[in-house]
Amino acid sequence: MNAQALHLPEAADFDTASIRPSRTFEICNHLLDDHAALERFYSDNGYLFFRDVLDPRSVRDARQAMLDIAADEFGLVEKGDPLGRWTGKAHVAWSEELPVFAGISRKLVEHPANQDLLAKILGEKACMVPMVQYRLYPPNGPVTMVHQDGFYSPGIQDYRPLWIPLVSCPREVGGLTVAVGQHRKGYLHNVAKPNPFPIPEGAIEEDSWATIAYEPGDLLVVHPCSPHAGLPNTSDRLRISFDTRVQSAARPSAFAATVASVTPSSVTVTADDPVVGTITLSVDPESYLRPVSRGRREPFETFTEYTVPGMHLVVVREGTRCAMLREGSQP
Ligand SMILES: O=C(O)CCC(=O)C(=O)O
Ligand SMILES: [Fe+2]
Repeated sequence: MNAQALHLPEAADFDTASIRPSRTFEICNHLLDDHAALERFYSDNGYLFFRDVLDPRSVRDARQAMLDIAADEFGLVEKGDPLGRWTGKAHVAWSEELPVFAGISRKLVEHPANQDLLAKILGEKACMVPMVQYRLYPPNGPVTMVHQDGFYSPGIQDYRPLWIPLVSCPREVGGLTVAVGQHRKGYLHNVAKPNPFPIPEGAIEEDSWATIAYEPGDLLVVHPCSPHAGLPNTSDRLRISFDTRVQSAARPSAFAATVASVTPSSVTVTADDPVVGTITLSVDPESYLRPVSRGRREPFETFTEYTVPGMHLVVVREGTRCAMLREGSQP
């Protein structure tokens, strides 16, 4: 996994429910036209928060698509209820990447006005990392445990994780909380514990947690090393959001691809993007192999048994090396 992570076999796990955000995000809209200042804020604080910056129609369309799925697929809301009030029906675990969501995030991220915004944030033209989690979180459901995105996604270069609320999220609806400034501590996941390698108690300063009352149109950019977590939803409505990442469009290191062939130490894939084309990458014991299920790392030794031609995966390359193979997502 990651060499810089913690190794504390005796430590107690961090309790996400103990987080009490005491800080509010600073609004960074004024930094959009000063890239150096924006980068400085991001590297000092480990987040960027922008108020009401996404194209309103693109946000409305994404919200409507997710509300329709919440009603039609999961029965979580009544069809047509614009407030997204919860019906009381339990949600299906591991639904965040189901094919029914495909296209919703791509449409928003690739909207021309949003592309202009993301280019300002990244400092160059942005493209999607094809990994998205679509969240329809009913009241009192489990919250996302505290984690650092970069720990689980080795090899992706210079990407920006994006968290996008599609409904109003005042504090009672929950939303994301970020431990400000704590990204400078490196990876805090405890590799002495089994997957998902929970961050230990005491690793994050208690008074570093920040959040805000989110509104649709807002955009939160998280640093890949920033600890963050979901806050509990104690309202009567769904918390509807999705999270994805953007990277350099000129040098994408993460892309969707179909497996063409495998050997015990290499994989040949054909990327969806013709610019990347068909390439062969070396696979080694450090490659983060989770092609079957995104939640499970597979052993290197049996690579050719579970990696099957025809699989549609997310591939992360580091030069000619495969840094990660991951179960396909639904951008
Ligand atoms: O929405 C959540 O609860 C978690 C989101 C998250 O982990 C992320 O955006 O990276
Ligand atoms: Fe995350």
